[in-house]
Amino acid sequence: MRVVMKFGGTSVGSADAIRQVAAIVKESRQNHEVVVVVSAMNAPDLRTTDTLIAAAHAAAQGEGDATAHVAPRLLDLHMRAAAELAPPDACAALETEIRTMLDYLSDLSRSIAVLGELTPRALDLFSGLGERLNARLIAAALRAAGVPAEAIDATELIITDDRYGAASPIMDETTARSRKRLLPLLEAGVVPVVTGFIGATRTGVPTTLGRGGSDYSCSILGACLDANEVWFWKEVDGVLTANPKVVPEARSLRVLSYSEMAELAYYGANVLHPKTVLPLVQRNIPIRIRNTFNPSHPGTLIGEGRGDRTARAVTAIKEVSMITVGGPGMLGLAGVAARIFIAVARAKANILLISQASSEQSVCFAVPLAEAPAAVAELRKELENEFSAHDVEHIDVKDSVMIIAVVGSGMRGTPGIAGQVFGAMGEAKINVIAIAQGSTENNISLVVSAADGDEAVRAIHRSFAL
Ligand SMILES: Nc1ncnc2c1ncn2[C@@H]1O[C@H](COP(=O)(O)OP(=O)(O)O)[C@@H](O)[C@H]1O
Ligand SMILES: N[C@@H](CC(=O)OP(=O)(O)O)C(=O)O
Repeated sequence: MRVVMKFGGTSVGSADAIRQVAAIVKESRQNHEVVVVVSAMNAPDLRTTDTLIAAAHAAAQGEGDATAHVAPRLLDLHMRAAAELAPPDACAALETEIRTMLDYLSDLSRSIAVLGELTPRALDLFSGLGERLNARLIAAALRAAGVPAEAIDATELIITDDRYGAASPIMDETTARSRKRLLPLLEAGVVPVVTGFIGATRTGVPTTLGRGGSDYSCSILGACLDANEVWFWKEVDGVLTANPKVVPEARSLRVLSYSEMAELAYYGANVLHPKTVLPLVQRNIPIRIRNTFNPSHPGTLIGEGRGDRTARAVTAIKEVSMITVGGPGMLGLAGVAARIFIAVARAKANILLISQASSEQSVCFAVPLAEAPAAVAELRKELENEFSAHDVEHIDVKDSVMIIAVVGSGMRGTPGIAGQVFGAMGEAKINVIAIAQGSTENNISLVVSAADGDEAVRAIHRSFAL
């Protein structure tokens, strides 16, 4: 069986963790063809991607060489791990490669400081470096563990559009490139260790797929290589009924349907990047989510099918703003909803949830907190005439709210779910600001104040005995 497997930043955050990764790959390889996708190292005291992004912004603020403090720490992080995992000659070769890449970053940092401007294109060069460093380290660790392995930058494989920071793959070209480059390696018994998170445009300019995008890289490659299964190795025992950091008693779900996973990911269960499911569902490739640090646990299997319980899991999106547009003249004002949403789209704000009162006197919707100011500015411009005519009287913004979603495909057609959610909120004395049900009826989502968010998740988890 061919398996494309991804190890996230925490799963490769230290020499011990990487030793564990090498053991998993070595064992998997006995029965399967394996392609490995890796994220940047996420050590407890050094989160590589965050650090690189902060350095890029510091450069734009005019700090001559913003990598001066960062580069030695990154070199040290990777070389300390390497020293524990690989022989001295391999470490020396790795150090030369890492130094070259960090020198390039330092040159780039100086150029950004001179220009005083950080373009999304330059930011992608910075933010994607951690994966490049780490793929080389992991490949060296695998070789030292007796597994033939080769580090490969996904800029060679994943061809994307030029939406820097949130690029999308061009699947036919990516398929051709990745098959041409990776299949001969698999045939030769070599494990390709591919950088997650990054790709490149047709003309070879590096891009990134969005924060947390290594999951997506893995599913893109899984689809392109016709993998039999795609595995995601995490620090948790699969997908749990809630974020264990909020609900410590959350339990692991043995199976989930693609649509349940897609909804959970969309509604903030950051166990998987929201775009991950799509390339795989189209080809019906099963997904497993497993624990790097507890590999004997079966984890979660995601595939076709319908859940048999009503609600499966509860999740939350933080840092959300709720925008309400209202006024007496909105009743029957033709096309106003369309104009509202087109204005929000112009502001490039992503609408997470919509709720409209049946009286049509107001429309409210939720967008990410950071995107709210631009959305409101566009709305004010769009509705200028309606404001003058007093058809629209207010655009209210409520910051510091959270969206809570209850997800489960068995909820479809099951009466009383919304009542149970409201009951749980009432019992916990939590005020519900808005409620919406997805058209798939796979979820019910509600908006509560951020201060109540974690308690709302716990109350729903208790109420549905998840
Ligand atoms: N419903 C959920 N099930 C499992 N993990 C969840 C859920 N919601 C949020 N999480 C969080 O997602 C994280 C996923 O694991 P992690 O190893 O950090 O992923 P990666 O490093 O690949 O991004 C966990 O730390 C966990 O706290
Ligand atoms: N390193 C990138 C990509 C990624 O997916 O990382 P992780 O697998 O650790 O979430 C980020 O932090 O966004």
